Order: sequence, then structure tokens, then C-alpha cells
Amino acid sequence: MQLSLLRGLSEASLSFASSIGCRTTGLPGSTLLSASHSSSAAMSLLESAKKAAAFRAVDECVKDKDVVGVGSGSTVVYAVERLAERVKTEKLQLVCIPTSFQARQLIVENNLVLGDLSLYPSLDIAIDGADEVDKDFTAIKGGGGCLTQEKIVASCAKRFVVIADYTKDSQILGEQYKKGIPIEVIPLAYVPVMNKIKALYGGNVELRMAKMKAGPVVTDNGNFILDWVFLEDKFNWESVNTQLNLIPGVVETGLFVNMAERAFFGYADGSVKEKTCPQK
Ligand SMILES: O=C[C@H](O)[C@H](O)[C@H](O)COP(=O)(O)O
Repeated sequence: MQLSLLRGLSEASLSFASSIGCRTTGLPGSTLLSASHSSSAAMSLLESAKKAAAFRAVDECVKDKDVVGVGSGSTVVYAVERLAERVKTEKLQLVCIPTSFQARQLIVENNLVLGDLSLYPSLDIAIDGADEVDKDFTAIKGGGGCLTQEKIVASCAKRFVVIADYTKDSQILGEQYKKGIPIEVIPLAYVPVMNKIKALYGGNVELRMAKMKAGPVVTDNGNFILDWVFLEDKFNWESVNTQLNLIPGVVETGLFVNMAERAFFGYADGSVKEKTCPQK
């Protein structure tokens, strides 16, 4: 099946499922069933793509005795699964450094050896997901709110490898990921920071609100997340990242510039597109 067709199927099914979620009464049961089937089919296509990328990256990039940074998000779940399989079957000796509460749980639940940056300040490799990666290997991260610890851990690794499904592979940022750049901020500063970002770069900045809690999303570090939806597509992301980090109250941005060395993009048929950053 052509990739564009797969993507179309995935998006159409998800959007249809979400639209009927608001008005389920009055629809015949068979319609609901088929909508739910096509939605789960689309989901499983994406999950297959994530798994393919994660397994390939772990197989190609992790070796015995490595200290491994473990990223956050849904794709990393498969990377941890593969790390655990390799530890069991190949008797690899690994130490895993988490980038979030979720990553820590994954490491512990999969019986991997848990470390931290005070004991292991220098990592061999960090493996993490991304919300989007552009042609220059600049990545948007933080869709799940975990960007700061992820960036710290990645910055301590000799090699930073991104794993993602094919929908994250873009020419320019914003091409496919429309939610903007996540920016972690100290809570008391969120309004001034929002205003300063808008004054500097325009666009729209929103405080990310929680779904199952009243009020904003609170990060693993006790901070808030702003999502900056930018309007232009010609930004120098290195400079933007530096300027944003200079705003008092900004903890870190979800712009990962000049960090990734390789990216593995998985497809639903199990194939994987590997890219290596020419600057690395
Ligand atoms: O905050 C979340 C992290 O940056 C994730 O790595 C990123 O959002 C990608 O997540 P997923 O693998 O679920 O697409």
C-alpha cells in the first residue's frame, strides 16, 4: 500500500472516530463498530511503525556495557521492550538513565538497571522519540511534556538517536506537527514569558491545559508548558532556541538543535528509513 494512502487512512479514521465520539447516539451499532475498527486499524499501523523504528535503533546502536539514556513518549516504550529483550537473550550489561517519571517506570518495570546522572554523567547513547524532525535534524520535542530532562540527558550522551514513525519526518518544522514548540516555564512567569515570545516572534502562545485535571499541565519538574504556534517557516532555529532560553522564567525549549546524530523513521509495513546527520 502506498505510504500516502496509509497516512490518509490513518488520519481519516482517527478524525472520523473523534468526530463520532461527540455524537454517538443515533448512529447504528454497525457504523460505530466499523468506525472503531478503522480507528484501531489506523492506530495499529502507527504503532507498527513506531515499533519498527525503535527495534531497529536499539539493534543497530546499543552495545554491551553501554550507559543508555531512555527518552519518553509512546515510541520509547518499544525501545525499552527491545532493550529488555536484548538484555535477556544476549546478556547485555546496560545501565539506563531515565528522562522522565514515565521512563523511570519503564526501566524498572522491564527489570533494566536504573542509573542517574549523578552516578553516570557521561552516557554512550540516548534514544528518544520526537514530535517532528526537519531536514537539518532539528527536532521538536515535548509533546508529552518531558522536554527538559530529555534535553539534559541527550546533552550528556556521545550519541543522540531519534526514533519515530514516518509522520514525524518533515522538510521543515511545522509541516506536520501543528501544535507548536513546547516551552517549559517557571509557573509564576508564564504570562510575561508568553508576552515576550509573541513580541519577539509573533504567532500564538498557549498555556497547555491538563485533560484529566483542572488547570494547567504540570511537568515532572513542577513547571508549566507553553506551546508556541509559530507562523513563519523560515526561522533560524538555533538562534530562536538561544533567544527563548534567555527569557527569564524559561526553563528549556523543545527545540533540539544540532543534537541528533541519527534518526530512524518506521513505516507500518515494518520498513525503516534511516537518516544520518551530515554535520555529525
Ligand atoms: O514530551 C514528550 C517527548 O518529547 C516525546 O519523546 C515526544 O513527544 C514524542 O512522543 P511519541 O513517541 O509519543 O510520539
